Amino acid sequence: MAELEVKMMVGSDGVAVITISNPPVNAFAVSIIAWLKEKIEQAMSRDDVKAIVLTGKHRKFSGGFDINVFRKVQQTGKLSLLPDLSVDLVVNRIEDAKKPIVAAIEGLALGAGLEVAMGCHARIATPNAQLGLPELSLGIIPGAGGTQRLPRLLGLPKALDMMLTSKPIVSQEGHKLGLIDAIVSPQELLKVSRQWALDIANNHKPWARSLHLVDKIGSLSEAHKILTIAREKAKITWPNMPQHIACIDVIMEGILHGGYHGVLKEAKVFNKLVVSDTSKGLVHVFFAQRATSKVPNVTNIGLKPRSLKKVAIIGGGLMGSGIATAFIIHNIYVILKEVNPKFLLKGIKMIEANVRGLVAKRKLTQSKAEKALLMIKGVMDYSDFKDVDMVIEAVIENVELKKKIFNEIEKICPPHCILATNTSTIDLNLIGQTLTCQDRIVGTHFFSPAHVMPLLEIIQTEKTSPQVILDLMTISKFIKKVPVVVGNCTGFAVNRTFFPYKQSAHILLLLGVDLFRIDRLIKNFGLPMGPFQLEDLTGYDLAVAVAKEFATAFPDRTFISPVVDLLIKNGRNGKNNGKGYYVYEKGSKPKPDNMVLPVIEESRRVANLMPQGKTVAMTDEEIVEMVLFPVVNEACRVLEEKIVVKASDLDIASVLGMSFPSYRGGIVFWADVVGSKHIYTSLKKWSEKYGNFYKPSRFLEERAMNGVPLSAPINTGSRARM
Ligand SMILES: C[C@H](O)CC(=O)SCCNC(=O)CCNC(=O)[C@H](O)C(C)(C)COP(=O)(O)OP(=O)(O)OC[C@H]1O[C@@H](n2cnc3c(N)ncnc32)[C@H](O)[C@@H]1OP(=O)(O)O
Repeated sequence: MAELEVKMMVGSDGVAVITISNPPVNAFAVSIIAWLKEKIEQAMSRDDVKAIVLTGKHRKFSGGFDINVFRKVQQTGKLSLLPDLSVDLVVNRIEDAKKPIVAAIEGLALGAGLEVAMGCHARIATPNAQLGLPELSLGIIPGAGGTQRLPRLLGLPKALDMMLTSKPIVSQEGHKLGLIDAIVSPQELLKVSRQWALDIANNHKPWARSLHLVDKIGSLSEAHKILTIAREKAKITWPNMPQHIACIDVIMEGILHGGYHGVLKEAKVFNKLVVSDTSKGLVHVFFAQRATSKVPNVTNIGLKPRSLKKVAIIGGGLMGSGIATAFIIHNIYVILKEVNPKFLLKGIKMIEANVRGLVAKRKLTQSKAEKALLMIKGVMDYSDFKDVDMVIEAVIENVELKKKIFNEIEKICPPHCILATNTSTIDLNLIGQTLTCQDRIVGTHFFSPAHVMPLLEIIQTEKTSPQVILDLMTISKFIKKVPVVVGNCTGFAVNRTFFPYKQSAHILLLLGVDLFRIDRLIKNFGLPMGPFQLEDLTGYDLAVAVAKEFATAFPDRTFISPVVDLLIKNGRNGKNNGKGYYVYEKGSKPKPDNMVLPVIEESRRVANLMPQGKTVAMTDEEIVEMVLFPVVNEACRVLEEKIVVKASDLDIASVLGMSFPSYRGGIVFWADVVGSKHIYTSLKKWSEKYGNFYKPSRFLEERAMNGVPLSAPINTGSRARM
């Protein structure tokens, strides 16, 4: 069978099996939809066809509508590129067909995949097939009647939950809930589906048209109540996104006026949302995340990843124990080395607590947790390092100590072993200077807590071998991290890009802007918390240490604020001692602490930034821009220096490492939406008023002047191998 094809085979039993093929996930590309319509038409007109089975090749039903088409619609604004799935395909040709159609589902049916299947007259699935409507995660609502048929098949509460959270269920649950008619083995899937289709044709099984079902919807007042609660919750949980409320409204339309009206309204709302900024951002993030797997001269040179079965971690502190947890919960054997029994016990206890925490949050089953804890061995010397495939050193940020450790492990570990250092700032070349195995040295920057945060920065030097990078990318996907390969510089991609974030907030504070207002505005923008609350959370010691690193690396543009030193002098250590910008009491949310205001006043006097000692008046918009444009400015330098392979890598890194709102597409994507010219002129204006910290970078200036998007690739030369 060709790669992109819809094929029909009519058996002697009178069943036409229509198979779609569009690897890897059988997405409904425009041509697939056209051919599918054609095959259904042929099956309807052939006298020898009594019934139809619709299925997918490559052991998958379908991963949904082709998301590439959304990207084209968003780039061109041409809604006409979207084929009519809702009425023409799913209602007219499938649900209202004169011959029964059964969906034979293996592997997955997501988005339009499940929507087409719900239009069929029955659904047979293999065990553990993923069934879901994840469209809201793309900034749209389910199309092709999904918003109408899912509630009719499952009832409102479960259907709402699946749509609003974009989380799939497996076929066994679908069977219990009435979405799936039977579960069978992959070997039996077609046989059972054919017979089922014939049974419907012969009136031995019900000919169900799900758009017409009403029994699971309940009374109007019940539905109204459920949808009102869902609407209130959606406003709080997804405040900046339009698709959640839109989805609820469209469901309501169908309940009030019938499923078919719901389908028509759904199509209208869908077309409006698909060209919204939210959808543009989320579709960009979808592709950007997948594009991190493509690293020039690593993933395109025919290398095969080696399997890494045993990993040693040096240092059982917060990072080391988090990293160890990330490996053992995915069945990778870990040797944890510490310097004495006390530290080792502390590390092991932290790992146990991490694992228990995952069980409590239902992210891990009890039996998997027990298995995971058998995958760790604590040691105090290197004797178990002789057959490890990778070492990750995760001791404190001290170059001399790291150098000493690397000299030791180079001698003891096997010649294929990857030697990684987990650092957030230190130059890898310093660590590997005296070693002979520089091609095996690599940086891993896990984000804390390492067993939870999804990003892993993989830092390559000019000497790191492509095989080592490929192996690390592969194992990080195995432990469910998104690897972003970056170049070597202070702070690497994420911390480097975001180092001006808190500094700019401090400048605003010292210009007289209320700190809680700054935090509130940044939270409204979509970050989980503002810069001051973040500082409270990460700890002031870290803030001081990191500020020093950046002041040394980028003295021309580092702002040293007096605030943190004064807070520490006044007995405030942030969340650590329950008192920072906020007060922290057990069991309650952080509360703004007005007692901090005298310290802020003193800081303002020391810094003396306010013109004539007067507070600078600013709009909300200006405040957000003054915090975030310096970040964009640094992102431009990161792009120019080719610290990342491509701009979209920085978008993903900002979303997964800094929780930059995904619906804004990441830092560079957002900057392009705002426009480089506006960012440049604002920074220029501020640099004239408030100094070098805001001075626009050369890259930003050039792009703004020439009207070139910041995300456009750089054509000249290459850094390292990227
Ligand atoms: C009208 C309808 O209501 C609208 C819709 O149907 S919108 C689409 C709804 N469907 C989705 O959102 C599902 C999106 N896909 C996924 O979640 C995951 O890809 C998956 C669970 C299907 C498979 O995951 P996994 O095996 O890890 O593979 P993954 O790396 O994500 O994808 C493999 C490739 O398929 C592509 N792909 C996956 N789903 C796709 C889709 N729906 N359209 C186009 N390409 C798709 C990916 O971009 C990737 O391409 P690449 O190899 O060139 O980078």
